[in-house]
Amino acid sequence: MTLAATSLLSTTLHAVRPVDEQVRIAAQQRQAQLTKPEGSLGLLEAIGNQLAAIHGAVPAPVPSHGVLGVFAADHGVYDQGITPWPQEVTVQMLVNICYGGASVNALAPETGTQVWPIDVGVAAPVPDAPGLRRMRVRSGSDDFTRGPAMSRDEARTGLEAGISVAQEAVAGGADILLTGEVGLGNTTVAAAVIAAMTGSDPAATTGRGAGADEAMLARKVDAVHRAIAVNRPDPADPLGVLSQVGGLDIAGMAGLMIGGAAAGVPVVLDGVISCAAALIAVGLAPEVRGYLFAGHNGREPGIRVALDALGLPALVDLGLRLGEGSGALVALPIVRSGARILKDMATFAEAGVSGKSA
Ligand SMILES: Cc1cc2ncn([C@H]3O[C@H](COP(=O)(O)O)[C@@H](O)[C@H]3O)c2cc1C
Ligand SMILES: O=C(O)c1cccnc1
Repeated sequence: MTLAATSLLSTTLHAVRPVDEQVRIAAQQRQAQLTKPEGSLGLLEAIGNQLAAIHGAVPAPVPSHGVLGVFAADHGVYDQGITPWPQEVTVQMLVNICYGGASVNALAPETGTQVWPIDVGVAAPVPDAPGLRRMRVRSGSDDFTRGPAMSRDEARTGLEAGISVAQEAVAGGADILLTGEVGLGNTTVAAAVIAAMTGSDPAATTGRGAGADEAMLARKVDAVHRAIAVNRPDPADPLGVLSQVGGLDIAGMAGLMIGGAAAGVPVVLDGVISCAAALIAVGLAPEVRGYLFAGHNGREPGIRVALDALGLPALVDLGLRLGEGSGALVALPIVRSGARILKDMATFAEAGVSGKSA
């Protein structure tokens, strides 16, 4: 990989420390002393142990200041007829989020999470709106069925936009970050990134997104095949994959993950577009994986393919197929529950509860 030695991306990638495996073992040992049969709280125990390994101490504090970064971008592959919605919905939904009318605005108060809407690569002008962050790298990407979606430099700048958002959030007190996006056509882009990074068949990574019918699904799969045939992405070069068959929403989310990990802060993933971004982030710095929680498994088949490759269990499965960060937001209380178990339960000795007799 050729990155300027002093770029924000390269310094942040180098700053990511592996989570502390000794602390994870100490957390496991504490779980065994708490007043429950060992392992009886399943994934909640693993979550608490993971948070402790991230934090570097047992127990970890309960994450209570969340920031959801919603990265908005448009995609040149839109022209291939791969979504039933007009492209202007990207701007309209971004503005809707700014004014508080989207799914994420309805869900965020449940955990007191802040929603940060970010234009990282929308095609059309975006009117002024409350809370909008303007970080546009370029106005939409190129059609990746004809050549690369963007240059490597633009992909790096998109990653750095996400890193900056993570840094600003953490400096403002965020102790957990969540990923989200809007961008019409981005389930096709995610399918291409997941196919490129995992070597999977595009038919296994491509889904119906925001409502494709059978014929449109076939066009999506065909577009992903052509993207890979034309660009020949190399999974050993994640920045190359991102620039060839990715998008700026994915770049921003991958940057948020890298920036969060470098700051020692956990990151909760949303749906298929977040999962594609996670493959890029972990491809660039494998240690990032230890900071990630897979919020949910939803309807898009690429989620399962990506999470299997990452080795991350999904926390919930509610049959969601929306994105924006909706799945990350509904998973956050579960992450917090895992932290509370390790922090707040009494041990057998403290509570005077007898241990196992056989
Ligand atoms: C009204 C509306 C709100 C959305 N919020 C998120 N998405 C989701 O659907 C889009 C991706 O699906 P596809 O690849 O099929 O275009 C993205 O904007 C994603 O965030 C929405 C889509 C629509 C139509
Ligand atoms: O899984 C997702 O995140 C998703 C599904 C459909 C449309 N947009 C996003």
